[in-house]
Amino acid sequence: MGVGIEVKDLNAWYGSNHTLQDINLNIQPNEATALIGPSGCGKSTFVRCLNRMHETNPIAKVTGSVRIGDLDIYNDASPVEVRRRIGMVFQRPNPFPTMSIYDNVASGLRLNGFRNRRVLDEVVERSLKHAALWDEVKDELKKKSGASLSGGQQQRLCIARALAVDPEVLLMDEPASALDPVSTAKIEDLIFQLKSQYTIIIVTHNMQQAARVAERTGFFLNGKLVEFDSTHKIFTNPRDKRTEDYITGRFG
Ligand SMILES: Nc1ncnc2c1ncn2[C@@H]1O[C@H](COP(=O)(O)OP(=O)(O)OP(=O)(O)O)[C@@H](O)[C@H]1O
Repeated sequence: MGVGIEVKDLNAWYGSNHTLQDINLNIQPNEATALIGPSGCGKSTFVRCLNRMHETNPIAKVTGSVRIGDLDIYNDASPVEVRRRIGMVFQRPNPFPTMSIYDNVASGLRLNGFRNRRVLDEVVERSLKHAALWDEVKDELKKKSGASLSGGQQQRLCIARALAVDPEVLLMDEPASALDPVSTAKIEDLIFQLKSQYTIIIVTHNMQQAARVAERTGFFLNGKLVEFDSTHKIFTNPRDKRTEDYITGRFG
């Protein structure tokens, strides 16, 4: 099941660049939350703080607290544990190119020491079904490489790979921006289905996409969270003039 996320006084830096400033928000379990805002406003940095990827950059720093369910991710858990519970999918599909479809999906489990063939077979099948890719690849699981799939299939493979280790949260950083409209629609359908089991955060430049898939939306500007509310409210009657200017296309 998905879990809620509570972010308190989150600040992040790259060197002296104070990239995120005093971010506070609560993300609801089993919903999709969209993050929008102009290029460079800090959306990707924010999601990278949620699975402790930000700190992998040597010049990066982060302060504040993030609770994912019961877990205080900066105090109670190792980065490895955090990244198991919080899966991530990136803008460009990044399957391991030389691995088969099967091995791509099984890779996280194998890293965690799982070797039992029957268990791996089950998890691979279930994950590919959840990612709506099973029917397209089931006959060539071990013959075809991840890289031989289409871009949209590769992205669903990356989603299956993320789901295989049984996360509670799925972070998606512009997951459809490199895809054609048909593949984009498949990813959006998938987000709808996945919400029942996972909490989803999606960074998107596409405001129609935010409106279609997300219950709540946050608008970032210059490292600050300007407004966070139901998606309907953000797109029909935002509280802040800057949100209104952005969603009506006056800047960004
Ligand atoms: N690896 C990095 N090293 C140094 N500065 C970085 C790095 N990544 C991002 N930044 C800076 O942090 C700020 C926020 O960038 P971030 O990528 O989080 O924004 P974004 O809203 O996701 O942008 P986009 O929509 O273009 O992806 C920008 O000023 C950017 O230049």
